[in-house]
Formats: sequence, structure tokens, C-alpha cells
Amino acid sequence: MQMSALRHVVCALSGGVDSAVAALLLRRRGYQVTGVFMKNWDSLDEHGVCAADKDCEDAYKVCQLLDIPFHQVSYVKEYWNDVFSDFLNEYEKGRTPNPDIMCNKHIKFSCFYHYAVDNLGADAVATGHYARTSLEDEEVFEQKHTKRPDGLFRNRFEVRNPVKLLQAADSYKDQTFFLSQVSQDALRRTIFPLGELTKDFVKKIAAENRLHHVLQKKESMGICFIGKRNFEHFILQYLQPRPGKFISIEDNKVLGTHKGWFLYTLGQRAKISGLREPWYVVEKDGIKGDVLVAPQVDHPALYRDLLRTNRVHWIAEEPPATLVRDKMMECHFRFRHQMALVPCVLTLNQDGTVWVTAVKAVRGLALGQFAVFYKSDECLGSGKILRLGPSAYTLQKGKNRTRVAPEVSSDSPGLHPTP
Ligand SMILES: Nc1ncnc2c1ncn2[C@@H]1O[C@H](COP(=O)(O)OP(=O)(O)OP(=O)(O)O)[C@@H](O)[C@H]1O
Repeated sequence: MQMSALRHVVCALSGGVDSAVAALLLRRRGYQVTGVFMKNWDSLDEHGVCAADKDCEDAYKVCQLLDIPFHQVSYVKEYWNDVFSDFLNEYEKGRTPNPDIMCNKHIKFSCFYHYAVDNLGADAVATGHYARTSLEDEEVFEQKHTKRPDGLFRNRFEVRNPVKLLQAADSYKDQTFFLSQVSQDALRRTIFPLGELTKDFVKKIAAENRLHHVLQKKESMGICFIGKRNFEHFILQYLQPRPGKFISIEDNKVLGTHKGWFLYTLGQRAKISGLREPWYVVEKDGIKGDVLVAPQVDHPALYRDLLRTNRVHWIAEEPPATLVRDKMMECHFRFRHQMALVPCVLTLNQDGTVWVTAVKAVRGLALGQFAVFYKSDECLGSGKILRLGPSAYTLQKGKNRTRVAPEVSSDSPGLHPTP
């Protein structure tokens, strides 16, 4: 076969084991592969070392070993504007953002995707994510790059046979949660070479193919730009402290003070100086800046069964036909990576937002998190949580007082779900 006839796949290489093996497998399938390292964050870690430089070197070494071209791109500015600013704004509003979901949406599957297709002439892009799509490689290559019209007249019937995002075969490693805001356009031209593999198998392939330098690296944990640093210290470099009180939800007693209500997420253990027993964050008062806490890890104030999202991003069907027809749909959702899926019922609103009613109350729902929806092994899409229903504790108190319980919300008062 002539070089020009080879399929060209551009693989995002992080310098880690997963993307290295992804590139290797693409090479084995006979494709022309190019490796691209993205620099998204520009700073020194706690030891004065720029971690991105080391990762970039490792990615370059992978390309040398596989004998494929290497490119480096900087999205430091885009990452700051589209991911980090949003992260800070959300925290400032007292919400719990997810920068990894935003990074996939805006950087990997937008900036990188366009760079690969428009500048490097890629027939498809690939990453080392553990996820699958409903397309075989050949079907991915058959996609014509046609830009869909934006705006009012784009409707859900325009995309024929939309590509589905499916959970990885290794359900423990599955990363569809983080991919739930990716566009249909990018997904149609994406290959996930690791989708059918387990992590152990991926490591074995790396070991058998002289990729020892990436194998020895530790798994990236937590938010990439914070690394091992103390979260409170990191965030207080960017946001003004806003001292407030820790208040017990049970008797309104002031238990201590904190440096900012935005430092706490619902469900998290609050370290209150002078107190040995654990207390857990159950509510935040944005006006006074107080953090309400409860004394047990499974306190009813931590449990809710109702939430509302912003306009949902649907990956394949916009929105699913069943939901449009019945205005309701049974499915599953999760709001943290790797948590067990929770059965729920969705109710669609006129503006594309949904109400999610969990079959059973769940612990630790927080504003700003993404509710990611699943139907069997398909990831349908996700919406950001902007409103929470009353907690089990509020409902109990309400029952005792026979009064209607208030909702927690980060914006103006809204509707209740209407069946
Ligand atoms: N800095 C980067 N440059 C290029 N691609 C990246 C970068 N960071 C992540 N990716 C891509 O996104 C995928 C998922 O990233 P994630 O941070 O979840 O790492 P991971 O699952 O530990 O994978 P890896 O072992 O390849 O680092 C990677 O496999 C890689 O394809």
C-alpha cells in the first residue's frame, strides 16, 4: 500500500502508559500515526519542577520508540480561559466544578481535535481513554467532515446514525463520565484503542514493547494542575478568603470558623479546629458565607433524591426520542467518577434542562457537579447540577412541622418537576 493511502490517526500522547499503548496499537493496525503532546498548564510544582516538561519528554520518547512523528502544542491560554476560569468562577459561586470534564470538552475534543484534522490532516484522532464508541475503525474513516449548521434550525433529525459513546469493557477503568460533554462531531472521528482492554493488559503490552519509561510513572490522580499540593492553599492563591462560621445544622450552634465557604463541598469532612469528632458539610449559606455541618457521615441532611440540571448535552440523540415522546425516561446516573450507577427518572423541561428523581436518596450531591446519564452501557450525555431538592433531614423536619421544605439553589427560584 502507498503511504498516501494509509489512514492517518493523530493520537494525543500524555507521556503516560495508556496513550503510549494506544499509539502502539494504532501502529499495529497499520495506520500512519502521529503523536501530539498538549501543554495545558504552565507552572512549577512544589519542587520547582515543571511536570509538563517531563511528560513532554516521555511522550517524545514514545514517538521515537514507535518511530512516529511528534508534535507539541500549547493550549495554556485556552485552558486558562475555558477550563481554569470556569473552575474558579464555579468555586466562587460555592459550586463543585469538574475541570476534567471541561478539559475534554474544550481542549482535547475541541482544540486538539481541530488541530489534528485541520492542521495535520488527520483522518481520525485517538486518545488513551477507557471508553468505546458504536463505530468500527473503518466506519470512523468513512466519515466526511461536514460542518453542521449552528443555531436555531439545527434539529435532532439532522444527524443520521449518530455515534454512541459506550462504557469501556473494563468497567472499573471506564472514563465515559469525563467524556460526557464531548461533541458528536469530534466523537464521530475518534478512536479509543483501549476500549476493549483492561488496565493490566495495557501494562503488559507496555512491558513487552520497551515502554518501561511510561510504565514506571504513577497514575495521575486528582486535579492535574493542583497535583499533590494542598487544595486550600492552592485555591486561596486565586480567590479572596471569605471567613465565615461552621454551624451545626441540628442546633445552630457555632462550632468554629473557616477561611471561605467555597473551600468546602457537600459531603466532605470539615476539619474544625479544636474538635476531635468528625463533622460533615451538609449545606452552604452563600449570603452569610457560613458552612452548615452535621455530626454523622450518613446524616439525613446529606441525602437527596431530586436535582435539576442546566441544558443537557446529549451525545447521540438531542434529546433521546423516548424522553421527547413521553416527557419522562427511566435511566441511570452518576455524579462522581466510579460511583455506582443510580436508577433514576428524568423529566424534560421546555428549555432542555431536566429534573432527575433518584429512585433512592443519594449522599453528597452538590451544585456544579455533572449528572451523567446512562442507559445500559451507553453514556447518553450530562448536565450540570444547578438546583437540589430538599434533603431527607429538611423533609423530616418539614413533616414534623407540616410545612413545605425549601429548595437549595444557586440561582433564581425555579420550577418543581411536573409529571
Ligand atoms: N498533556 C497531554 N497531551 C496529550 N494528550 C493528553 C494529555 N493529557 C491527557 N491526554 C490524553 O487524554 C487521555 C486521558 O487522559 P488522563 O489524564 O485521563 O490520563 P490517563 O488515563 O492516565 O492516560 P495516560 O496513561 O495516557 O496518561 C490520555 O490517554 C491521552 O490520550
